[in-house]
This record gives sequence, structure tokens and C-alpha cells, in this order.
Amino acid sequence: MTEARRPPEVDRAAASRRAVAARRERAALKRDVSTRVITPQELLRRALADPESPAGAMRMPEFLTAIPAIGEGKRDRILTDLAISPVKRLGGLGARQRRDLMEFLDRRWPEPQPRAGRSRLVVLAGPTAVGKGTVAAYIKEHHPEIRLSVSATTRPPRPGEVEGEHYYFVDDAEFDRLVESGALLEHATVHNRYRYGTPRAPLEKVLAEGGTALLEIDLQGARQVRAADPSATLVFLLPPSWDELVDRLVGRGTEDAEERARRLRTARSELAAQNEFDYRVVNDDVATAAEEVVALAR
Ligand SMILES: Nc1nc2c(ncn2[C@@H]2O[C@H](COP(=O)(O)OP(=O)(O)O)[C@@H](O)[C@H]2O)c(=O)[nH]1
Ligand SMILES: Nc1ncnc2c1ncn2[C@@H]1O[C@H](COP(=O)(O)OP(=O)(O)O)[C@@H](O)[C@H]1O
Repeated sequence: MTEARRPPEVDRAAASRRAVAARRERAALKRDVSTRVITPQELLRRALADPESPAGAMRMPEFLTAIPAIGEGKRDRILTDLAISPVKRLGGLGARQRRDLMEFLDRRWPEPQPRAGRSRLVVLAGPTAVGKGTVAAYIKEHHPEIRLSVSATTRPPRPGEVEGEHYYFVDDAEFDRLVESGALLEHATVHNRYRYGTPRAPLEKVLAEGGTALLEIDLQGARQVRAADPSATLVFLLPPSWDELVDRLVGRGTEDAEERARRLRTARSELAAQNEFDYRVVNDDVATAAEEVVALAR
């Protein structure tokens, strides 16, 4: 059947399927903003770049209430202050409205700015299952000159893990001794279970020789490194979207449903800490993300 002769109910069914898909895409985008996987400014930039995209089709009230800390009352005040009608779509904003909205967002939720003069001590952190281990493994394989720190942990080795290569596997008493003797630059209990820590001596050696050291550690550890060495380079790895983060966690298949739910709650609070970092890198494609981290490490 040709396009012209298709009965109207077929067109209507197709249109309704498209409307459902568009609503779903807008809901996913709102989730990305509310979980801080993307900044409101990023969503606005996407809408302005392509007014026909799901971001461009989003109405102002939907957009504003997706931003953490904006409820319905604040939303209406903001619309009045910016003199933007609630029926406006992001893609249809006029030049003045775009500028005023962007300035408002920058004032209220400044995006993190790279900090100059960073050292060669590089920390890679980010929410669970974003791909920290995968990106770190890629860097280790393709850029062996960047030395990946080997942590001590009380977690038992998994099949195939090699002592001294993946971790130093120690018991609780030995971990206590490492902490008490000051042998660890930082240490933390991760996911409420096992303890992990970064041995200080190998790091100091790499840095003293002018090398670059990469630490793949959790957020608590990243904060301790920042406190110990304010010039450390802190890189936050972001997923391309919240839904993709959930898919990666499920796809990895290493946690049961209850543990996954717990980790996703932690992930939300970790994403809220991304402004403490010097740089943010989106892990869409592993090689691209890894090369970005390497470029920052240099
Ligand atoms: N603070 C801190 N966290 C670490 C250290 N080593 C690894 N981690 C974190 O511990 C978590 C668990 O790592 P791992 O046991 O390899 O399990 P998986 O990431 O769930 O496969 C990850 O989030 C790592 O970033 C460390 O030395 N210090
Ligand atoms: N860029 C990517 N694209 C698709 N899948 C990825 C990507 N990076 C990592 N993954 C997958 O996501 C899952 C979580 O990655 P992992 O490195 O274990 O995360 P983390 O160390 O941050 O907990 C793994 O199954 C991994 O293969």
C-alpha cells in the first residue's frame, strides 16, 4: 500500500506510537537531569541545537521541575521572573529568553570549571557500574606509562584475580596494621562491605620519578586524596544517561536485585558530588573516555 492510500486509522496509530515514544524520551531526559547525570544547561544546549529533538520538545515547566530543588512553587516564580510562558517549548525559546534562562541556570547551578595547575596524581571516581574498572583497564593496556595504583583490600580474590596485580589481598588484621602505620594514603569501606585502601609508598615513588599515577577508587577515597593533596587531579566518570547506568549494572550481573537497588541509591548521592571534581568525562565509548582521561592526566 502506498503512503497516499493508507487509511487514516493507520496514520493515527503511527502518530500515537510516535507520541508515546517521544513522551518516553522526554521522561528519560528529565530523569537524567533529576539524577544529575546531565546538567540543566546541557539539556538546554541540546534543545537549542536541535529544536525537533526530545529535548527541544520539552515544555518549560517539565524542564524546570526536573531540576533538583525546584518544586512547583519555585517553578512558577522562575517562569514569571524570566517572563517565559509555561506553554513554551525549550526548542521554541526566543533569543532573549534563551540567554536569560542560561544565565539564570549558570548563576544558580554553576557547572564545574576545570581547575588549573593539577598534579600528576590522578583520581578516577564515579557511580557504581559507570565503567571505572573498564576505563582503568583500557588505560593500563594502552598507556602502560600511566601507573595504575594497586589497592589493598579485605575482599577475597575472585577467580582469575592475581595478588599484587589486581589487588593486594589482606585480612582485617593486616588492613588495620596498614592503617595504623600510615601506609595508606586513603582508605574506606566500600558498598558497606570490604575495606579498600591506596598504598602510599608506590605512589610516592612514581610521582618522585616524574610519572603519572592513576587511582581508581570510590568517592570517599577521592575526598581523602583531595584533603591529603589539594593539587590532585580529580576526574568524575559519568554515564551517558541514568537508564544506561542501570543497564550496565544489570548487564554486569554481579549483584542481586536488592544490592543493585542499594547501589543505585548510593549512585544518586555520588552524582550529586560531581562538582567537587576538577573534570567530568562521559563514558559513552570506552576508548574515547579513556583517551580523555589520559589527556587530562598529562
Ligand atoms: N577508597 C577506595 N576505594 C577503592 C579502592 N580500590 C578500589 N576501590 C573501589 O572499590 C569498589 C569495588 O571494587 P571491586 O572490589 O573491584 O568491585 P567492583 O567494582 O564491584 O567490580 C570500586 O568502586 C572501586 O572504585 C581504594 O584503594 N580505595
Ligand atoms: N562505555 C561502555 N559502554 C558499554 N558498556 C560499558 C562501558 N563501560 C563499561 N561498560 C560495562 O558496564 C559494566 C560496568 O563496568 P565496570 O567497569 O565494572 O564499572 P565500575 O568499575 O564503575 O563499577 C560492565 O559490564 C562493563 O563491561
